[in-house]
Amino acid sequence: MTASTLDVPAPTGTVGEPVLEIENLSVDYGYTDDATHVLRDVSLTLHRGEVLGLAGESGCGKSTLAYAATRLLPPPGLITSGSVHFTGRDGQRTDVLRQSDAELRASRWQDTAIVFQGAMNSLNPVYRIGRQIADGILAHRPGMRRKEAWDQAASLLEMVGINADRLRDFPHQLSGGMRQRVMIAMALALDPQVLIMDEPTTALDVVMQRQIVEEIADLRERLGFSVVFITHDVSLLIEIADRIAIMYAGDIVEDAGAQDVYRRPRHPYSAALLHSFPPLRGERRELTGIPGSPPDMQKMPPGCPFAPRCAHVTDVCRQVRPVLGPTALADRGGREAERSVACHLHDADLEGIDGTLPADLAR
Ligand SMILES: Nc1ncnc2c1ncn2[C@@H]1O[C@H](COP(=O)(O)OP(=O)(O)OP(=O)(O)O)[C@@H](O)[C@H]1O
Repeated sequence: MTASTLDVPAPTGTVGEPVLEIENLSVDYGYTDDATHVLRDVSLTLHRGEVLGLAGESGCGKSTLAYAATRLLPPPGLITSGSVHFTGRDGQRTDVLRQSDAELRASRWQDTAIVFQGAMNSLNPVYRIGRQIADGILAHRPGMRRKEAWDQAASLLEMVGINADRLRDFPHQLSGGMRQRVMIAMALALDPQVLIMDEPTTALDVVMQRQIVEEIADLRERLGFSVVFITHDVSLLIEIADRIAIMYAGDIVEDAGAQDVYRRPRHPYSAALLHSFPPLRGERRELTGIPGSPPDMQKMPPGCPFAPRCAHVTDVCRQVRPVLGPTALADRGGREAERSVACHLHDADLEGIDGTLPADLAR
Protein backbone atom coordinates (compact mmCIF):
# COMPACT_ATOMS: atom_id res chain seq x y z
CA MET A 1 0.00 0.00 0.00
CA THR A 2 1.50 3.36 -0.92
CA ALA A 3 0.77 6.61 0.89
CA SER A 4 -1.40 7.77 -1.99
CA THR A 5 -3.55 4.64 -2.08
CA LEU A 6 -4.44 5.27 1.55
CA ASP A 7 -6.56 8.24 0.50
CA VAL A 8 -8.25 6.63 -2.50
CA PRO A 9 -10.64 3.69 -2.21
CA ALA A 10 -8.86 0.62 -3.56
CA PRO A 11 -10.52 -1.35 -6.35
CA THR A 12 -12.51 -3.99 -4.55
CA GLY A 13 -13.19 -6.44 -7.35
CA THR A 14 -16.70 -7.76 -7.74
CA VAL A 15 -18.49 -7.74 -4.41
CA GLY A 16 -20.01 -11.09 -3.61
CA GLU A 17 -17.57 -13.46 -5.30
CA PRO A 18 -15.81 -15.91 -2.99
CA VAL A 19 -12.37 -14.72 -1.89
CA LEU A 20 -11.61 -17.45 0.67
CA GLU A 21 -13.22 -20.90 0.41
CA ILE A 22 -12.57 -23.29 3.26
CA GLU A 23 -13.72 -26.79 2.33
CA ASN A 24 -13.92 -29.85 4.57
CA LEU A 25 -11.06 -28.65 6.75
CA SER A 26 -10.10 -31.04 9.55
CA VAL A 27 -7.50 -30.35 12.22
CA ASP A 28 -6.06 -32.56 14.96
CA TYR A 29 -3.95 -31.59 17.94
CA GLY A 30 -1.40 -34.38 18.36
CA TYR A 31 0.09 -36.86 15.92
CA THR A 32 -0.78 -40.20 17.50
CA ASP A 33 -3.94 -42.32 17.63
CA ASP A 34 -5.17 -40.39 20.65
CA ALA A 35 -4.92 -37.02 18.84
CA THR A 36 -7.82 -34.63 19.53
CA HIS A 37 -9.98 -34.00 16.47
CA VAL A 38 -10.69 -30.30 16.91
CA LEU A 39 -12.08 -29.36 13.49
CA ARG A 40 -14.14 -31.91 11.60
CA ASP A 41 -14.92 -31.21 7.94
CA VAL A 42 -15.48 -27.48 8.39
CA SER A 43 -16.60 -25.56 5.30
CA LEU A 44 -16.97 -21.78 5.20
CA THR A 45 -16.86 -19.20 2.41
CA LEU A 46 -15.85 -15.54 2.74
CA HIS A 47 -17.05 -13.29 -0.08
CA ARG A 48 -15.32 -10.22 -1.44
CA GLY A 49 -16.09 -7.10 0.60
CA GLU A 50 -17.95 -9.10 3.25
CA VAL A 51 -17.54 -9.05 7.04
CA LEU A 52 -18.05 -12.61 8.26
CA GLY A 53 -18.45 -13.02 12.01
CA LEU A 54 -17.31 -16.27 13.58
CA ALA A 55 -18.80 -16.80 17.03
CA GLY A 56 -18.95 -19.54 19.63
CA GLU A 57 -17.96 -20.29 23.20
CA SER A 58 -14.32 -20.49 24.23
CA GLY A 59 -12.63 -23.64 22.99
CA CYS A 60 -14.99 -24.37 20.08
CA GLY A 61 -12.18 -24.03 17.52
CA LYS A 62 -12.48 -20.47 16.17
CA SER A 63 -8.77 -19.65 16.46
CA THR A 64 -7.80 -23.10 15.21
CA LEU A 65 -9.89 -22.49 12.08
CA ALA A 66 -8.28 -19.08 11.49
CA TYR A 67 -4.74 -20.33 11.99
CA ALA A 68 -5.25 -23.49 9.93
CA ALA A 69 -6.78 -21.48 7.05
CA THR A 70 -3.69 -19.25 6.98
CA ARG A 71 -1.21 -22.06 7.64
CA LEU A 72 -0.11 -20.44 10.86
CA LEU A 73 -1.24 -23.34 13.04
CA PRO A 74 1.48 -24.05 15.64
CA PRO A 75 2.48 -27.65 16.52
CA PRO A 76 1.01 -30.00 17.65
CA GLY A 77 -1.79 -28.71 15.38
CA LEU A 78 -2.03 -30.74 12.17
CA ILE A 79 -4.29 -30.19 9.15
CA THR A 80 -5.46 -33.69 8.26
CA SER A 81 -7.67 -32.90 5.26
CA GLY A 82 -9.42 -30.17 3.31
CA SER A 83 -8.59 -27.23 1.12
CA VAL A 84 -8.47 -23.43 1.47
CA HIS A 85 -8.81 -21.65 -1.86
CA PHE A 86 -7.87 -17.98 -2.11
CA THR A 87 -8.95 -16.03 -5.18
CA GLY A 88 -6.77 -13.01 -5.96
CA ARG A 89 -7.84 -9.70 -7.53
CA ASP A 90 -6.66 -11.13 -10.85
CA GLY A 91 -9.12 -14.02 -10.50
CA GLN A 92 -6.39 -16.62 -9.91
CA ARG A 93 -7.52 -19.32 -7.49
CA THR A 94 -4.87 -20.98 -5.28
CA ASP A 95 -5.12 -23.69 -2.63
CA VAL A 96 -3.22 -22.12 0.26
CA LEU A 97 -2.70 -25.54 1.86
CA ARG A 98 -0.80 -26.73 -1.19
CA GLN A 99 1.41 -23.66 -1.73
CA SER A 100 5.18 -24.12 -1.39
CA ASP A 101 6.86 -22.31 1.50
CA ALA A 102 8.27 -19.74 -0.91
CA GLU A 103 4.84 -19.06 -2.43
CA LEU A 104 3.37 -18.78 1.03
CA ARG A 105 6.03 -16.29 2.17
CA ALA A 106 5.37 -14.15 -0.90
CA SER A 107 1.60 -14.09 -0.44
CA ARG A 108 1.18 -14.02 3.34
CA TRP A 109 0.15 -10.61 4.71
CA GLN A 110 -0.41 -9.39 1.14
CA ASP A 111 -3.36 -11.71 0.44
CA THR A 112 -4.49 -12.45 3.97
CA ALA A 113 -3.40 -10.67 7.16
CA ILE A 114 -4.22 -11.66 10.73
CA VAL A 115 -4.58 -9.60 13.89
CA PHE A 116 -3.84 -12.20 16.54
CA GLN A 117 -5.62 -12.60 19.84
CA GLY A 118 -3.88 -10.35 22.38
CA ALA A 119 -1.85 -8.81 19.56
CA MET A 120 -1.63 -5.42 21.21
CA ASN A 121 0.61 -6.95 23.84
CA SER A 122 3.00 -8.28 21.21
CA LEU A 123 4.45 -4.90 20.27
CA ASN A 124 8.12 -4.76 21.21
CA PRO A 125 8.33 -2.49 24.30
CA VAL A 126 11.80 -1.14 23.49
CA TYR A 127 11.16 0.13 19.93
CA ARG A 128 9.15 3.15 18.81
CA ILE A 129 5.94 2.15 17.09
CA GLY A 130 6.96 3.94 13.88
CA ARG A 131 9.98 1.71 13.62
CA GLN A 132 7.95 -1.41 14.26
CA ILE A 133 5.46 -0.56 11.50
CA ALA A 134 8.26 0.47 9.12
CA ASP A 135 10.20 -2.75 9.82
CA GLY A 136 7.08 -4.77 9.01
CA ILE A 137 6.76 -2.98 5.65
CA LEU A 138 10.47 -3.29 4.84
CA ALA A 139 10.44 -7.03 5.54
CA HIS A 140 8.15 -7.41 2.50
CA ARG A 141 9.55 -4.51 0.45
CA PRO A 142 13.31 -4.94 0.77
CA GLY A 143 14.01 -2.38 -1.98
CA MET A 144 12.11 0.41 -0.25
CA ARG A 145 13.95 3.31 1.40
CA ARG A 146 13.56 3.59 5.17
CA LYS A 147 12.23 7.16 4.89
CA GLU A 148 9.48 5.96 2.55
CA ALA A 149 8.54 3.15 4.97
CA TRP A 150 8.29 5.68 7.83
CA ASP A 151 6.08 7.92 5.63
CA GLN A 152 3.83 4.93 4.98
CA ALA A 153 3.80 4.12 8.68
CA ALA A 154 2.61 7.71 9.31
CA SER A 155 -0.20 7.35 6.74
CA LEU A 156 -1.24 4.00 8.19
CA LEU A 157 -1.35 5.45 11.69
CA GLU A 158 -3.51 8.35 10.54
CA MET A 159 -5.72 5.86 8.72
CA VAL A 160 -6.55 4.04 11.97
CA GLY A 161 -7.27 7.32 13.77
CA ILE A 162 -3.94 7.98 15.52
CA ASN A 163 -2.11 11.25 14.94
CA ALA A 164 1.15 10.71 13.04
CA ASP A 165 3.08 12.60 15.70
CA ARG A 166 2.69 9.47 17.88
CA LEU A 167 5.06 7.59 15.51
CA ARG A 168 7.95 8.17 17.88
CA ASP A 169 6.05 6.92 20.93
CA PHE A 170 6.94 3.69 22.64
CA PRO A 171 4.09 1.15 23.12
CA HIS A 172 3.72 1.96 26.85
CA GLN A 173 2.88 5.56 25.94
CA LEU A 174 -0.25 4.41 24.08
CA SER A 175 -3.57 3.24 25.54
CA GLY A 176 -4.74 -0.34 24.95
CA GLY A 177 -7.13 0.83 22.25
CA MET A 178 -4.36 2.74 20.47
CA ARG A 179 -2.01 -0.25 20.61
CA GLN A 180 -4.74 -2.39 19.06
CA ARG A 181 -5.18 0.23 16.32
CA VAL A 182 -1.42 0.04 15.68
CA MET A 183 -1.77 -3.72 15.20
CA ILE A 184 -4.61 -3.15 12.73
CA ALA A 185 -2.45 -0.58 10.89
CA MET A 186 0.36 -3.16 10.66
CA ALA A 187 -2.03 -5.80 9.35
CA LEU A 188 -3.25 -3.41 6.65
CA ALA A 189 0.24 -2.28 5.65
CA LEU A 190 0.46 -4.53 2.59
CA ASP A 191 -3.11 -3.84 1.40
CA PRO A 192 -4.43 -7.38 2.06
CA GLN A 193 -7.69 -8.57 0.55
CA VAL A 194 -8.64 -10.58 3.62
CA LEU A 195 -8.21 -9.46 7.21
CA ILE A 196 -8.72 -12.08 9.92
CA MET A 197 -9.23 -10.60 13.38
CA ASP A 198 -9.14 -12.98 16.33
CA GLU A 199 -10.94 -11.40 19.32
CA PRO A 200 -9.52 -7.96 18.38
CA THR A 201 -11.43 -6.07 21.05
CA THR A 202 -11.74 -8.55 23.91
CA ALA A 203 -9.23 -6.85 26.22
CA LEU A 204 -10.80 -3.40 25.72
CA ASP A 205 -13.62 -1.64 27.53
CA VAL A 206 -17.03 -1.49 25.86
CA VAL A 207 -16.64 2.08 24.56
CA MET A 208 -13.26 1.30 23.01
CA GLN A 209 -14.63 -1.99 21.58
CA ARG A 210 -17.34 -0.02 19.85
CA GLN A 211 -14.86 2.54 18.45
CA ILE A 212 -12.56 -0.15 17.07
CA VAL A 213 -15.45 -2.05 15.49
CA GLU A 214 -16.65 1.18 13.83
CA GLU A 215 -13.10 1.89 12.67
CA ILE A 216 -12.82 -1.54 11.06
CA ALA A 217 -16.21 -1.13 9.36
CA ASP A 218 -15.13 2.26 8.02
CA LEU A 219 -11.77 0.96 6.75
CA ARG A 220 -13.46 -1.97 5.06
CA GLU A 221 -15.78 0.47 3.32
CA ARG A 222 -12.86 2.64 2.14
CA LEU A 223 -10.32 -0.04 1.24
CA GLY A 224 -12.60 -2.88 0.18
CA PHE A 225 -11.00 -5.80 2.00
CA SER A 226 -13.01 -8.70 3.45
CA VAL A 227 -13.00 -9.51 7.15
CA VAL A 228 -13.32 -12.61 9.29
CA PHE A 229 -14.12 -11.24 12.74
CA ILE A 230 -13.76 -13.84 15.51
CA THR A 231 -15.38 -13.34 18.88
CA HIS A 232 -17.21 -15.20 21.62
CA ASP A 233 -19.53 -12.18 21.97
CA VAL A 234 -22.18 -12.61 19.31
CA SER A 235 -23.92 -9.33 20.19
CA LEU A 236 -20.79 -7.44 19.11
CA LEU A 237 -21.03 -9.02 15.67
CA ILE A 238 -24.38 -7.49 14.97
CA GLU A 239 -22.54 -4.13 14.91
CA ILE A 240 -20.22 -5.14 12.10
CA ALA A 241 -20.95 -8.48 10.41
CA ASP A 242 -22.86 -9.06 7.18
CA ARG A 243 -22.99 -12.78 7.88
CA ILE A 244 -22.44 -14.86 11.01
CA ALA A 245 -21.19 -18.43 11.32
CA ILE A 246 -21.80 -20.02 14.71
CA MET A 247 -19.31 -22.69 15.83
CA TYR A 248 -19.81 -25.38 18.40
CA ALA A 249 -17.33 -28.09 19.36
CA GLY A 250 -15.38 -27.83 16.12
CA ASP A 251 -18.37 -27.63 13.75
CA ILE A 252 -20.17 -24.76 12.06
CA VAL A 253 -23.76 -25.21 13.29
CA GLU A 254 -25.41 -22.20 11.66
CA ASP A 255 -24.36 -19.91 8.79
CA ALA A 256 -26.68 -17.07 7.79
CA GLY A 257 -27.10 -13.31 7.37
CA ALA A 258 -26.20 -11.44 10.57
CA GLN A 259 -29.69 -10.01 11.10
CA ASP A 260 -31.24 -13.42 10.42
CA VAL A 261 -29.09 -15.14 13.03
CA TYR A 262 -29.70 -12.35 15.50
CA ARG A 263 -33.44 -12.01 15.11
CA ARG A 264 -34.41 -15.55 14.13
CA PRO A 265 -31.79 -18.12 15.12
CA ARG A 266 -32.59 -21.57 13.73
CA HIS A 267 -30.14 -23.71 15.73
CA PRO A 268 -30.83 -24.25 19.44
CA TYR A 269 -27.18 -23.38 20.19
CA SER A 270 -27.36 -20.08 18.27
CA ALA A 271 -30.51 -19.19 20.20
CA ALA A 272 -28.88 -20.08 23.51
CA LEU A 273 -25.70 -18.15 22.66
CA LEU A 274 -27.74 -15.05 21.85
CA HIS A 275 -29.26 -15.22 25.29
CA SER A 276 -25.82 -15.32 26.90
CA PHE A 277 -24.72 -11.76 26.03
CA PRO A 278 -26.47 -8.44 26.61
CA PRO A 279 -27.24 -6.74 23.28
CA LEU A 280 -25.25 -3.54 22.72
CA ARG A 281 -28.37 -1.84 21.43
CA GLY A 282 -31.99 -2.59 20.52
CA GLU A 283 -34.55 -4.48 22.57
CA ARG A 284 -33.43 -6.09 25.82
CA ARG A 285 -33.20 -9.86 26.05
CA GLU A 286 -33.45 -12.00 29.11
CA LEU A 287 -29.98 -13.43 29.79
CA THR A 288 -30.29 -17.12 30.53
CA GLY A 289 -26.83 -18.50 29.71
CA ILE A 290 -26.35 -22.05 28.45
CA PRO A 291 -26.62 -24.88 30.97
CA GLY A 292 -23.70 -27.30 31.10
CA SER A 293 -20.43 -26.90 29.24
CA PRO A 294 -19.06 -27.83 25.79
CA PRO A 295 -17.96 -31.46 25.37
CA ASP A 296 -14.41 -32.57 25.96
CA MET A 297 -13.11 -32.83 22.39
CA GLN A 298 -11.16 -35.95 23.28
CA LYS A 299 -14.37 -37.69 24.30
CA MET A 300 -16.90 -36.38 21.82
CA PRO A 301 -20.35 -37.89 22.32
CA PRO A 302 -21.81 -39.77 19.35
CA GLY A 303 -24.52 -37.79 17.55
CA CYS A 304 -24.94 -34.04 17.86
CA PRO A 305 -22.25 -32.47 20.08
CA PHE A 306 -24.84 -30.03 21.48
CA ALA A 307 -27.36 -32.79 22.39
CA PRO A 308 -26.42 -33.02 26.11
CA ARG A 309 -27.21 -29.29 26.55
CA CYS A 310 -30.07 -28.92 24.09
CA ALA A 311 -33.60 -28.10 25.28
CA HIS A 312 -35.08 -29.79 22.18
CA VAL A 313 -33.01 -32.98 22.13
CA THR A 314 -34.54 -36.14 20.58
CA ASP A 315 -33.27 -39.73 20.54
CA VAL A 316 -31.87 -39.39 17.03
CA CYS A 317 -29.80 -36.36 18.15
CA ARG A 318 -27.91 -38.61 20.57
CA GLN A 319 -27.06 -41.11 17.85
CA VAL A 320 -26.52 -39.34 14.51
CA ARG A 321 -24.27 -36.35 13.94
CA PRO A 322 -26.14 -33.67 11.94
CA VAL A 323 -24.49 -32.02 8.94
CA LEU A 324 -24.85 -28.46 7.73
CA GLY A 325 -27.77 -28.11 5.29
CA PRO A 326 -30.89 -26.11 4.46
CA THR A 327 -33.35 -25.20 7.22
CA ALA A 328 -36.86 -26.65 7.50
CA LEU A 329 -38.11 -23.20 6.44
CA ALA A 330 -35.99 -22.94 3.28
CA ASP A 331 -39.12 -23.03 1.11
CA ARG A 332 -40.07 -19.62 2.56
CA GLY A 333 -37.54 -18.43 -0.01
CA GLY A 334 -35.67 -15.11 0.25
CA ARG A 335 -32.77 -15.09 2.65
CA GLU A 336 -34.10 -18.14 4.49
CA ALA A 337 -33.01 -20.19 1.49
CA GLU A 338 -29.42 -18.94 1.93
CA ARG A 339 -29.20 -20.16 5.51
CA SER A 340 -27.50 -23.39 6.61
CA VAL A 341 -27.99 -25.20 9.87
CA ALA A 342 -26.66 -28.46 11.36
CA CYS A 343 -29.65 -29.65 13.40
CA HIS A 344 -31.89 -32.71 12.99
CA LEU A 345 -34.99 -30.70 13.96
CA HIS A 346 -34.81 -29.24 10.46
CA ASP A 347 -34.88 -32.64 8.75
CA ALA A 348 -38.44 -34.01 8.71
CA ASP A 349 -37.30 -36.94 6.54
CA LEU A 350 -35.37 -38.33 9.49
CA GLU A 351 -37.06 -41.04 11.54
CA GLY A 352 -38.03 -39.68 14.95
CA ILE A 353 -38.37 -36.06 13.77
CA ASP A 354 -41.98 -34.95 13.26
CA GLY A 355 -41.15 -31.83 11.25
CA THR A 356 -42.63 -29.35 13.73
CA LEU A 357 -40.01 -26.80 14.69
CA PRO A 358 -40.11 -25.49 18.28
CA ALA A 359 -41.68 -22.00 18.28
CA ASP A 360 -38.45 -20.23 19.33
CA LEU A 361 -36.69 -21.64 16.23
CA ALA A 362 -39.50 -21.02 13.74
CA ARG A 363 -40.13 -17.26 14.03
N1 LIG B 1 -1.76 -26.63 21.38
C1 LIG B 1 -2.87 -27.32 21.65
N2 LIG B 1 -2.80 -28.60 22.04
C2 LIG B 1 -3.91 -29.34 22.30
N3 LIG B 1 -5.16 -28.85 22.19
C3 LIG B 1 -5.29 -27.58 21.83
C4 LIG B 1 -4.17 -26.74 21.52
N4 LIG B 1 -4.63 -25.51 21.17
C5 LIG B 1 -5.98 -25.59 21.26
N5 LIG B 1 -6.37 -26.82 21.64
C6 LIG B 1 -7.75 -27.28 21.82
O1 LIG B 1 -8.48 -27.02 20.65
C7 LIG B 1 -9.78 -26.60 20.94
C8 LIG B 1 -10.09 -25.34 20.18
O2 LIG B 1 -9.28 -24.28 20.66
P1 LIG B 1 -9.34 -22.84 19.99
O3 LIG B 1 -8.33 -21.99 20.70
O4 LIG B 1 -9.24 -22.96 18.53
O5 LIG B 1 -10.82 -22.36 20.38
P2 LIG B 1 -11.43 -20.92 20.37
O6 LIG B 1 -12.85 -21.10 20.00
O7 LIG B 1 -10.62 -20.01 19.53
O8 LIG B 1 -11.33 -20.50 21.89
P3 LIG B 1 -11.03 -19.06 22.53
O9 LIG B 1 -12.25 -18.24 22.26
O10 LIG B 1 -10.84 -19.37 23.98
O11 LIG B 1 -9.80 -18.55 21.87
C9 LIG B 1 -9.87 -26.45 22.45
O12 LIG B 1 -10.55 -27.56 22.96
C10 LIG B 1 -8.45 -26.44 22.90
O13 LIG B 1 -8.32 -27.05 24.16
